[in-house]
Amino acid sequence: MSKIQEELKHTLQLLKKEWAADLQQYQNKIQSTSLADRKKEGVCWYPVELKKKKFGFGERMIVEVERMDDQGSHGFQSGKSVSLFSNAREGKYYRANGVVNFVRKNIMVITLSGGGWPEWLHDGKLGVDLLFDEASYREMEFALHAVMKSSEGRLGYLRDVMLGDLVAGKSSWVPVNLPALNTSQGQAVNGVMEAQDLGVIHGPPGTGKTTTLVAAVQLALEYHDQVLVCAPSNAAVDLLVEKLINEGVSTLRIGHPARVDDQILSQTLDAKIAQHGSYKELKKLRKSAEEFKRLGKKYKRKFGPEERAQRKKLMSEASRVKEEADHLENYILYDVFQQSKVVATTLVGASNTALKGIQFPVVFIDEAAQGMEPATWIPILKGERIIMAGDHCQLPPTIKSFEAAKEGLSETLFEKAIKRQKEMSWMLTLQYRMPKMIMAFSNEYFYKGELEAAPNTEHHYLATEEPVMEFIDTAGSGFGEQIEKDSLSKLNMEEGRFSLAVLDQLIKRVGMDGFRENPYNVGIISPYKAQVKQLNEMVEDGDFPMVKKLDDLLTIDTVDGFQGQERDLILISLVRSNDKGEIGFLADTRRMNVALTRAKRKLIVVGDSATLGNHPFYKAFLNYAERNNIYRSVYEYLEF
Ligand SMILES: Nc1ncnc2c1ncn2[C@@H]1O[C@H](COP(=O)(O)OP(=O)(O)OP(=O)(O)O)[C@@H](O)[C@H]1O
Repeated sequence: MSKIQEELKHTLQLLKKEWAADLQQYQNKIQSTSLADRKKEGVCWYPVELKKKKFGFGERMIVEVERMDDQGSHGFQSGKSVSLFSNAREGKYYRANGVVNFVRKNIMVITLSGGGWPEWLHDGKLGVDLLFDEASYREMEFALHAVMKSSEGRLGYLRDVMLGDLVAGKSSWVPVNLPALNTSQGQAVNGVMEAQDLGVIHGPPGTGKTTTLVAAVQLALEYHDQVLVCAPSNAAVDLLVEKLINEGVSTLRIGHPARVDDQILSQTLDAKIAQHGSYKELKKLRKSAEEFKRLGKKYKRKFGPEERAQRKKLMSEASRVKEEADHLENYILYDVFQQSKVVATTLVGASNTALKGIQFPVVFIDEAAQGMEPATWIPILKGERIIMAGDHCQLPPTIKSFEAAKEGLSETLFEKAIKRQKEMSWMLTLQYRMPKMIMAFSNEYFYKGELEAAPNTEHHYLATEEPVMEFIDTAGSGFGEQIEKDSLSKLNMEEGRFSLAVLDQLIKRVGMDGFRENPYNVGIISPYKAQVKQLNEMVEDGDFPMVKKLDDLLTIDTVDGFQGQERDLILISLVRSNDKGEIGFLADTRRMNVALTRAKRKLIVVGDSATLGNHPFYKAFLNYAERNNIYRSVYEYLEF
């Protein structure tokens, strides 16, 4: 067996380990199938009350339910697969599957699958179960097998370029001048355009990876009718789609509408089908097919040969009209695809049936350093030429099996490709987001000082007298971390309250008008989900009136939720504060690199130096804060 085949076989084994570990974690939670236990494990809401039901885009059925009793934490999140059930039938459940649109406090909005409203929706007591998402693993496994099997042809060649020592090809591309881009961005775009097989753009935070990738997409579209654009997460795909649309590129977003950001919904396949000129006709045909079927099935007291013949006629008319509707739907689909220059989806979403049989001359993958190798192969199956962008010093893929990660699954195809095809990778070095003070720590620690701040960042501040960066040390304050009972996530109530008070004061100092006029948007980042939840609830409760007034400009989320994004003002609440110096997954420095590099005008980091200081990364950060006179102690804020 060749070295490449051995490597892929190993990756497949690791994927299976990861699959098993993920399933095991899920089963541990639902092991005892009793409702009470499932509720305790946070994988079931019961009972819930049906608050609303309506049709969304593409006639999708949307329900809003409210959890009636339990206030405990849970694993329901936007995009997860769920099953809505009713106990209306003695001893058994009626069920309908769906996908969560969003969850807020005790409210969950779900898009149901299937062709009609469940008949039992208003009967019995309703509940919602969290389901295990097996389909993604199946697609990854399928992709790996396809890559292993491919002997000749494009896929086999790309595999040998990415994993082997086949030299990646170059075309006779004549470099073009791209005035909107800087020199390193321009070189990267020309470089990946010259690449015949593989091109990689490596960009530290704020260097315009996404901006550069969008420019490359636009240039590629001058030579090709359509390209595929992907990213590992729905949020990253939505960000790309937004940028492409801003540049006037017609983009089709493939993916379940429940997993797509509201602002991007109009770009989804569902929405584009609904907006199509022939859609009304399609609806008419479907209705009429249903009507023929209904009449055909109608109960008749007398059922002789005449009725039988009439039923046959009605049923055959129903299938004729249905066939006509199917043809029309295929035409609409074809037309929607024809009119889109870019098709955008997540890595796993590239296996969507709507893309079956379609090959793309170029496949672009953004945030590629966050994609697990088996998932990254899925869109590559569909491509002639692959262009990736990412930063392996930012968020890695989420891997649940510690063993699989250690044995190699944490190494991405992006990293492998950079190492094995150095010639085909370009690094961006000029960043536009952060003033030097915010940039410098990350630059020293992760990028060997190769990153520079563009001149525009000199003017990045909230107000001239407002320092652009502060570390507020809570050591000695007694703000202790707690553990959320059900989820085992960490939170720190006092640190949360203190952080919001710091923001409240800051908004007062700079002035609400200052924030509104510009406008300056604000992000609060915490590595812990339980802290994010607490912070959201504290803001909603209204104890921090200035922060609450800025609600529309405020996002509170985990680090993962902020990857690829930026805000004018960022506050990071680090949470960990204990006597043992335990910092848990704060030790994942790549995650911290993302958090520390989101701010454009001001960054405030709140944490306990006594807990964090033993870890080399935080030790270096504390030194940096002291050296640059941005270190503050919580005691300076005692008036809060
Ligand atoms: N050539 C340029 N001239 C001016 N501004 C630019 C240029 N390139 C990018 N920017 C700006 O820099 C900021 C960061 O760009 P972008 O989000 O594309 O960076 P990124 O490398 O993808 O960031 P991250 O690593 O955080 O995902 C944006 O505000 C963007 O508009």
